[in-house]
Amino acid sequence: MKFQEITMHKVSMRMKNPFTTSFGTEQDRSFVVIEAKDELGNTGWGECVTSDSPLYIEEFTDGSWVMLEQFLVPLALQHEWEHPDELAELFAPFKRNNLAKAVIDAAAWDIYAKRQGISLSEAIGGTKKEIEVGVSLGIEDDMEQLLTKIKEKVDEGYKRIKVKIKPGKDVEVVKQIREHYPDIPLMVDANSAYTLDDIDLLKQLDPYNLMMIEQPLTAGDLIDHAELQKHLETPICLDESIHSYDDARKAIQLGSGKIINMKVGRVGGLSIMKKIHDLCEEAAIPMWCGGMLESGIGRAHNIAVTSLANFTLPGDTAASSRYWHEDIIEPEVFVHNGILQVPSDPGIGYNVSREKLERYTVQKKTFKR
Ligand SMILES: O=C(O)CCC(=O)C1=CC=C[C@@H](O)[C@@H]1C(=O)O
Ligand SMILES: [Mg+2]
Repeated sequence: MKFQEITMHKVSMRMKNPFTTSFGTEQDRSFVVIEAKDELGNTGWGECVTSDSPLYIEEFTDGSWVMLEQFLVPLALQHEWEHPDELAELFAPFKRNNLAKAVIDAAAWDIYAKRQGISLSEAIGGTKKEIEVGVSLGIEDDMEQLLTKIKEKVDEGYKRIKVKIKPGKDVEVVKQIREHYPDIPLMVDANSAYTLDDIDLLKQLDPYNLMMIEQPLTAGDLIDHAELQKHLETPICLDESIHSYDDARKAIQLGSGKIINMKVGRVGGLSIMKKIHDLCEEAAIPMWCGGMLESGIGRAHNIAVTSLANFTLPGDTAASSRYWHEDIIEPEVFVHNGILQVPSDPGIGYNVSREKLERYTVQKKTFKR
């Protein structure tokens, strides 16, 4: 198998609403879409899940464009491969840049599945035909506004509600949500906004029966997370801390958390995701698939990922309409009562709308073998 041609599209889309976390607010999203063709004319798609600024992670859209343009795409075009796992090995000498590596891996897996006439879910070993979906809500200035959004999402049937927290917008916010919704599956995500000095504060979340607290401390800090977990009843879920199989292995060994939020981009692709999945399954660490405010292309990959057996908790893969006035795939991703059907068509199982992709593309470059 080989890539015959790879086109990089820099796509720029505006979300319906701004999304605020402890590290900032985002509404306009630019990201790189990879369109790869094999020697038989099959097309594989991937979405590089960067943001415009390196706030969640060190990678950012223009940086990843350069990484792809100068290193990863030319290298991928030089090689032949039997299985997409080989791309992770090919890219391994380059340090980090996982989001950029993962987008080529994503397109390779899509092609690999299409060549066999099977869905991406089946190709990566997924077994579920439908998946449960949760929704992630940003920080709001106004509590009433947050409660209104929660009501809307609960009424739509989403299977869990995640709210972002930061210092000053934490215990009181959770308390008020619980006053209105004592029983909904609820979790919080701090995006690294706290330190071990906040143990007493974070302990105040324990009475509220949260499913988990996501990434309370700094990304690299597995040791401090392990210390914090000893003091908390609420399970810690790791997001920004997990960039590799070894990170997951060490986190499990140290007891840095009890749950892992898998973002395929963050770990460098589906091949590495699968290894971490199997490790977590063996260690009885439940997982769920995190979102990166993706367009439908990245969302389609996340749906396939969530179909793996150890993704036992609802993920962030909400409907296209939660983010976009119009998505770039057809059909868009629909969620009914918090449930999403895993597509059975070959590859990612959604069509990329050429017309819409062109409309949102601001830069484009094609490489041939
Ligand atoms: O709905 C989604 O796609 C998930 C949104 C979300 O929570 C996140 C998106 C991007 C970066 C982070 O803020 C983040 C997260 O930490 O999980
Ligand atoms: Mg997170």
